[in-house]
Amino acid sequence: MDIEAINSLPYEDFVSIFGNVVERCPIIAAAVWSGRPFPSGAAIEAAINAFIEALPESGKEGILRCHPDLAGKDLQSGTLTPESREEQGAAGLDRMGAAEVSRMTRLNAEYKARFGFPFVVCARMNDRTSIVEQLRERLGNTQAQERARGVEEVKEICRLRLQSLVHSDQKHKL
Ligand SMILES: NC(=O)N[C@H]1NC(=O)NC1=O
Repeated sequence: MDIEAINSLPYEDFVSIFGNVVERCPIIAAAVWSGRPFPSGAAIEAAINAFIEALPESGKEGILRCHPDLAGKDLQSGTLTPESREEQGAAGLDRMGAAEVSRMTRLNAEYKARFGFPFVVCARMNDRTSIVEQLRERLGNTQAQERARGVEEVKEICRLRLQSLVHSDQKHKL
């Protein structure tokens, strides 16, 4: 979809198309619609990032809490959003053996117990080995560091999701 077509969308359609660029947070698409017309896809991304940054810390944690675990229950039961399903599949998380799944489940649970929100990483920029490594490493951080890091990962996930929705005639996709 090109930027002109996007700018002419009524908010219902905008939310239905962009409502999951931040996982299970359609309120973000509903909010940034007010900022139309967008000069480019990059401007949509900037508006989303500004919205996220303006949230109180509890709001940022709330966004993290809307994310499904990597290789978690939703993947096993087929209840992931299509975007998350594709990302987790791209990182090979749907092809793990039982031992690997249970190690991941244990680390995810440990992370959640320590920080109060789930471990979030951009799966498309990783594979299952690097995800487990980062999970281990990041468990050693403080809560504030992890809140900030998780939000940066959400922005990266969002950037890639937007890229597959916004096309333009210009050289740069976004
Ligand atoms: N927990 C977590 O990081 N989940 C997300 N990461 C990603 O790339 N897609 C997701 O759903």
